[in-house]
Amino acid sequence: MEVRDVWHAYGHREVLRGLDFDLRPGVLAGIVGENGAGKSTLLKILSGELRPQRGTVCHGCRFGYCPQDVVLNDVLTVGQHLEFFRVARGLPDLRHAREVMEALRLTEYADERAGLLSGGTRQKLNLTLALMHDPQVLLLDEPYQGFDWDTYQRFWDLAARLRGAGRSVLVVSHLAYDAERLDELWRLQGGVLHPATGVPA
Ligand SMILES: Nc1ncnc2c1ncn2[C@@H]1O[C@H](COP(=O)(O)OP(=O)(O)OP(=O)(O)O)[C@@H](O)[C@H]1O
Repeated sequence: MEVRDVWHAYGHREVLRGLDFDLRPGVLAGIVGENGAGKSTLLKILSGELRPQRGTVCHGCRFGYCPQDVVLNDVLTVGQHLEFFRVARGLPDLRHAREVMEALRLTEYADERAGLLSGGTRQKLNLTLALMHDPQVLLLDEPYQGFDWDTYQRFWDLAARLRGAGRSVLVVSHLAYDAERLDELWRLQGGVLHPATGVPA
């Protein structure tokens, strides 16, 4: 993924100011920044949900986007969500989704309605839906919000496994306690990215 000279403003509020970024295959990268720094705006632009006012984003491959806000239908079960997205994505089966569910310990909730799940379990489903088509580039906005410690560790194990399989993983968060797990860490500040170290934003 190649991001060049991306600018974006909401009215007079300039959020991104000529941002450049490369995400190479097999790299686990993190972007941190204070609340309101523009992290979600950047991910929306990278995923194509938002068009930048200037600049380009090139990714000639399949990507998965896990947005910060969980978008689920409360009356559908976990299994029904998977089937809905399987058909929408034209996947022959749920093989990869099952691997992700197993890794995150979501399998036992297959028959639960999304509206009855805890916040962390809803986030596991959100993440599974973003990863179920085995994307080459993963764009994850605060992917571990609501996770307990064990699930948090499992998330990082999964991210490392995907990186090992040659996937590019971008994790965006206001926390960067786990810098040692990342190949690259960037801080979004003043609308551009700066190399960062593992301290809280
Ligand atoms: N749709 C919008 N209309 C107007 N302003 C917006 C909109 N979306 C975001 N903003 C503003 O743009 C700035 C960046 O927001 P963004 O959500 O990208 O930041 P963030 O780094 O993801 O924050 P957080 O860590 O709180 O999620 C903030 O000042 C926010 O209020």
